[in-house]
Amino acid sequence: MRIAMMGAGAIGGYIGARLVEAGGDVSFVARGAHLQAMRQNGLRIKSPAGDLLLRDVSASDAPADIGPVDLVIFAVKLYDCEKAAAALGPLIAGNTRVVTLQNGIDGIEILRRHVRGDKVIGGATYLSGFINKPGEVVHAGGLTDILVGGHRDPVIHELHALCDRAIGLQLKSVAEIDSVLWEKFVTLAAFSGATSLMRSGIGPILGDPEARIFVEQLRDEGMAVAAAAGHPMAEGFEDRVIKRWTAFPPHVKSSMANDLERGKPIEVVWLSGRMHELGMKFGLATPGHTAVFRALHLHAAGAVPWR
Ligand SMILES: NC(=O)C1=CN([C@@H]2O[C@H](COP(=O)(O)OP(=O)(O)OC[C@H]3O[C@@H](n4cnc5c(N)ncnc54)[C@H](OP(=O)(O)O)[C@@H]3O)[C@@H](O)[C@H]2O)C=CC1
Ligand SMILES: CC(C)(CO)C(=O)C(=O)O
Repeated sequence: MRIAMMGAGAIGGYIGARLVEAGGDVSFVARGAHLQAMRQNGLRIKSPAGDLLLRDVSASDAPADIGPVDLVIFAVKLYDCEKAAAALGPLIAGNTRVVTLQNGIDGIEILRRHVRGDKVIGGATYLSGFINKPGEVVHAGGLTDILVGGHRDPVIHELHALCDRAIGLQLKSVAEIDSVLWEKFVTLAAFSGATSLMRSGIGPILGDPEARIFVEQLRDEGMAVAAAAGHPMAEGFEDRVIKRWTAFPPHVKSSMANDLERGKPIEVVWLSGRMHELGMKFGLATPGHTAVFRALHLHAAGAVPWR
């Protein structure tokens, strides 16, 4: 099976590297300094599950250099989604599947504007990481779950077999992905809103009585929005979220907080911003998410200088 990772960052770089390590035929679509470093020195992974250096990486910024594949794993930030989706053409053949592991609830719809609908499969991952410097991806540790739709799809079946041979990739395919995506959306919007606004890992937030009230408020607002949208959280969700958050090492913060720290654009419009927008639509007050959205909106396109 030929696989292309669209985006070789925290998620695409990490998962792709683990798949190569397991014997997979993986090419990376990357760009800029990260691509240059990958070509010169390889792709380096730092991970509590074991470091890895892939010296000879198949990587290009032109999907046509890679050509048609069986599977595209789509892992670019939501602000890059439309452009990256529009560039997928050369990777797509008759039976190609495109699995998006993006956060939020918008990725599938954006992809379907560019790729035939039945080829697009939703997914979510609780892996955590960031690009530390060009050519180097850090996996922060904690959860390793990757949940994807396409339960009976032969391409997903093959991906499953490859992940089973790989280190630290717990892939599970489900018949119904929407509830998985909404659960991740509610979980992550609270985690990203709190860790970004408070500039802290999740451990200290849960340990501080006032900070904890705020992250739980974000979670509860998300639950109300999801229920109004027709995607109520399943029984036991509140406890499951706390378990997930405490499964990360305490210093771990969201990908949005990592981007904020590095002065990069952030996904706030699709996370707390989307909660705020849906709250308005359904007549639900979301004071926590609205505050996160409005406060961080200033930095949505990248850092604003202090002076
Ligand atoms: N990081 C995490 O812990 C998690 C992230 N996610 C989600 O996964 C998605 C991907 O996030 P993440 O892996 O962190 O993102 P990263 O920013 O780490 O990596 C994305 C990479 O894709 C590159 N890229 C964007 N557009 C293109 C393009 N058209 N051609 C080639 N390369 C391109 C970016 O380049 P450049 O560097 O130049 O911008 C970047 O190197 C997001 O939706 C995120 O919310 C989900 C779970 C956890
Ligand atoms: C929190 C995490 C790592 C998984 O829940 C995530 O999705 C993110 O940081 O974007």
